[in-house]
Amino acid sequence: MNPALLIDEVRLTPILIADPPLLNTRGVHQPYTPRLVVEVVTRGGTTGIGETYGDGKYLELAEPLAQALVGRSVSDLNGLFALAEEVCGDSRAADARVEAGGLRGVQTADKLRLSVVSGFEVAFLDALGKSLGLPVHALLGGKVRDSVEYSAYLFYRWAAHPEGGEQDDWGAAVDPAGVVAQARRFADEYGFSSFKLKGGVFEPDQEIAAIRALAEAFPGQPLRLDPNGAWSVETSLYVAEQLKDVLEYLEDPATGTDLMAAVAAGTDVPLATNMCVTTLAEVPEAFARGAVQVVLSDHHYWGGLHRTRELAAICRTFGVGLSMHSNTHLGISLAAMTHVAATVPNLDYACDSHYPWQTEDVITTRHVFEDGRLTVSDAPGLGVELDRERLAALHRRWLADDGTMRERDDAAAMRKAEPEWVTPAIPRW
Ligand SMILES: O=C([O-])C(=O)C[C@H](O)[C@@H](O)C(=O)[O-]
Ligand SMILES: [Mg+2]
Repeated sequence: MNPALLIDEVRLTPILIADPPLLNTRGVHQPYTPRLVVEVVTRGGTTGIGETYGDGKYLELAEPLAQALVGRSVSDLNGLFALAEEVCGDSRAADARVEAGGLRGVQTADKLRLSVVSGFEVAFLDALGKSLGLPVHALLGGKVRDSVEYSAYLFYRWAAHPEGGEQDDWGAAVDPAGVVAQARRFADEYGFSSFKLKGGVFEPDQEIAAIRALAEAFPGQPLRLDPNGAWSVETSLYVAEQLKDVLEYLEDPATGTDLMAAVAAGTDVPLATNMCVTTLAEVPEAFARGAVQVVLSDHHYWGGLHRTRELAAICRTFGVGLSMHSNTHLGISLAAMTHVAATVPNLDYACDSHYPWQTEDVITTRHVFEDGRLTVSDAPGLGVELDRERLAALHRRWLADDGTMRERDDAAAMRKAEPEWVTPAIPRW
């Protein structure tokens, strides 16, 4: 064992980052959203960084894990997962506490824990790569492409949050013309040539009109629509029929394997998911029933970069496509996403990323998309550096918060504009 790789210290820094008023079927994003930055310092003096969700339930699990890691090696990735099972509590006991649903599918205790461990796994890989002088993609077996393609992530949105927050200059997008204008700016400034619209916000016919307007403005370019499971089978089939000539895939039109299988049986439009299949336990039934044709990986809740590659192998085996999901994230995670995406031969689709919506970051040099792509870094580790002043400022914002922003709650944010709002029952349409 190389003593330089042993962990001397683990630092956890919860932060609040600005988030625009992006709409989804459950409500609207809050002005600030929590993230957790993980730093792992080795005896050799190297610091590895990672990033994951920052709500209280993740912090609760991250703290004991951080303490237990001192003296472990950053090369011991399998040990990290085993240790997390030991110190993050009894999974089955915790399962009773966790709710189902949300925008990212079921929420089991295992998935919560994997979401936490992913931030540590990335920090381990960053530290290991820096110590060995190797980029993270080399630690995953090596890149199979030099750049990774991303898709423009279009949202219906308001110009500003009702309760204030940081301002941006995107303006409102609440109709087809607004969506096309947003897409045009994504294409001009970032070079994206594939587009995903977050749906489930307006009546399905309005969202069909928005996709039609996009198809007219960007002929032949890949388009996706994702209502986060808000539709019935009937509505899903209606939308699929209306848009079958222009959709690359329809993402989670309905909720759960039964309904997704029923939709898949009635249309040739491929169905993608980051809600129906988000754990290994959900794979066998969904694949056997043909409920999904594309799975969206996400190294956060699938449990890190190595496990993302395991998911890719499973998809490859069953002839199911692979794409990548994104939740509000910063440049550390985007670096990790790009490294792992670069190593997966069957990542057949442009990856999602919220990054253009995030005006704040904790890295010294922001990622720059060119022609909708990010170049894969060959620098040691992730290839990004922590900006400690920014990190400290965003942590001060977290400390100053009275607790309202520390837990993501899109329905609570919506109530600032519509006091009677409750999370809509599914199916909404
Ligand atoms: O289904 C998806 O693609 C997501 O869950 C991505 C994000 O969480 C998105 O829906 C959001 O942030 O509103
Ligand atoms: Mg989705």
